[in-house]
Amino acid sequence: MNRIGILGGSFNPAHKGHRAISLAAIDALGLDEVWWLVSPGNPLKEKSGDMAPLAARFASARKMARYAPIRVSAIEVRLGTRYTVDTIVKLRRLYPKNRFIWLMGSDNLAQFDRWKGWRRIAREVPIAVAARPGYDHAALAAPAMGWLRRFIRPANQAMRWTKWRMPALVLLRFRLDPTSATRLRAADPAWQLRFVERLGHDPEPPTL
Ligand SMILES: Nc1ncnc2c1ncn2[C@@H]1O[C@H](COP(=O)(O)OP(=O)(O)OP(=O)(O)O)[C@@H](O)[C@H]1O
Ligand SMILES: O=C(O)c1ccc[n+]([C@@H]2O[C@H](COP(=O)([O-])O)[C@@H](O)[C@H]2O)c1
Repeated sequence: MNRIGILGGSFNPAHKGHRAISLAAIDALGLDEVWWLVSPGNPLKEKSGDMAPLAARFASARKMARYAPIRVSAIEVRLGTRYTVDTIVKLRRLYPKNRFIWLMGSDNLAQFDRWKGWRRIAREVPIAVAARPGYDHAALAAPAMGWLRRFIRPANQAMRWTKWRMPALVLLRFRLDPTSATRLRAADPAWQLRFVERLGHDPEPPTL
């Protein structure tokens, strides 16, 4: 049985915050690997005008994940899924011997109630939320917490997550990392050009 954390994201671009929470989650949850699922398109960011092409976001994720037990994948392209609930159902079917836990930052918990089938997601896999600077209050006051709160597990039992009955939610507080892709894009709007060269040599995302 492999214990896998899944961090879905736009990775527009990937940054050290993604790497930091993934490595910390590996320790706190006793994971064998974290899979970064580079999203073909976050359903809630469809109208955002500054989403780089998947290939550039994927290449940035590969670079940021280097030499760590982090597997970068664009499997949602192959699965034909955009919504996390559909991805998770398919991944569980495809990999019945793996145990999955969904990872996200506390900014995403704040808007989790807007995700398609979010209660179903919580019934399919445990959820681990990493604190993010500035989102403590929003996360605790999140509309989804009205329902999820009763399923919170103590962080000091996080290693036992494969034994938990679902729904199960654990709030993890790693060393806070203020990095955000929004800020990186503002500082370097042409970031994706740095990955064009690399893409020429490395065009096809490996599938899981
Ligand atoms: N610094 C961070 N600390 C904790 N979680 C983070 C951090 N950065 C990103 N995450 C989490 O990683 C996942 C993927 O994040 P994403 O690719 O959207 O990066 P982002 O920095 O939040 O991007 P953007 O600023 O464009 O919204 C999300 O669940 C997000 O909450
Ligand atoms: O399924 C949904 O309705 C849904 C709505 C918003 C975000 N998500 C997923 O949440 C993950 C984080 O997205 P992002 O853009 O905040 O990095 C990514 O895997 C998205 O596909 C999923």
